[in-house]
Amino acid sequence: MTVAILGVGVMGEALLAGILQGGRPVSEVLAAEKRPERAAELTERYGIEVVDNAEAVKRADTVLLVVKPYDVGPVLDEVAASARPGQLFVSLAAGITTSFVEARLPGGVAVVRVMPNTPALVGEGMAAISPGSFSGDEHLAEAEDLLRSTGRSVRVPEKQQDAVTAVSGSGPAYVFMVAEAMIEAGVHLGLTRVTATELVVQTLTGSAALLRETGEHPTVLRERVTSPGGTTAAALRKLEEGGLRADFLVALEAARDRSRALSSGEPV
Ligand SMILES: NC(=O)C1=CN([C@@H]2O[C@H](COP(=O)(O)OP(=O)(O)OC[C@H]3O[C@@H](n4cnc5c(N)ncnc54)[C@H](O)[C@@H]3O)[C@@H](O)[C@H]2O)C=CC1
Ligand SMILES: O=C(O)[C@@H]1CCC=N1
Repeated sequence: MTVAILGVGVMGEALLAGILQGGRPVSEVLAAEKRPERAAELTERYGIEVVDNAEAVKRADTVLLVVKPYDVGPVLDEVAASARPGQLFVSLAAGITTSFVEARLPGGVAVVRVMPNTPALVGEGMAAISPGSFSGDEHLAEAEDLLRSTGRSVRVPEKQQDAVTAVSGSGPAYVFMVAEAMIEAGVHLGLTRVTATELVVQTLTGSAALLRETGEHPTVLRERVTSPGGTTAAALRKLEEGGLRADFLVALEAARDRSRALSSGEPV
């Protein structure tokens, strides 16, 4: 069973690393990558064979589409003649619908849509997967199998993928922005940048572990930190006054809307 990854940038590499870590031999994985220097880097790092898009599709049973959303149409046009019924195409491009992909491929090609996120690089990814019109349980299972060593996955109806993109696809960026802001605030309070970074990174990591391991609702965990009349209450009051919760609502609606716009081919 050969898997081809078309477009091996940030997300493509996370998948490639995960697939290899999951035990699939490198001889069963092909890459197609437009930038020659990137292709050379991938071969050096993973020993992977890099071929052109059409050859990758010709030789693969399963094809992962990991180019930017606006490159998906041109790449599909380039490979359509090499695709055949029985193949599975898994698209990871934000906003691109399964019907967009299906319309550009021969009938009988199964399409599955996935929204991953970058913690996949360290095996802590969150992916949501949806079937297209011609894909069944075996295709979803195949996609789940490929994603297994990159983290967790859930199945969602495709109409929820724009919301998923706003929550978990883009989500790591919100967390990293919080990390940046807390580090800078620590520096303002007189901590060295090194100390502030250590404090913030471990606080975020520890808080995430606490959420996961206790299974407690975040409200309960937040209340446990917030002593009556104490320091946390003083800080949270400022965040509430700044409109943090409303900001998240507005921000995630903007991400959801941008995902919808990408699906109608709106340019960058
Ligand atoms: N980076 C992220 O956090 C996430 C990205 N995605 C999706 O993953 C896809 C890829 O995103 P990134 O990896 O961040 O972008 P990227 O720009 O790092 O990677 C895209 C790769 O595709 C290559 N490429 C471009 N045109 C090509 C062509 N015609 N043939 C072969 N290779 C080609 C580029 O050289 C590049 O290496 C996007 O559709 C994005 O929506 C989804 C969820 C999260
Ligand atoms: O920003 C983007 O469009 C992609 C999709 C989700 C995360 N990164």
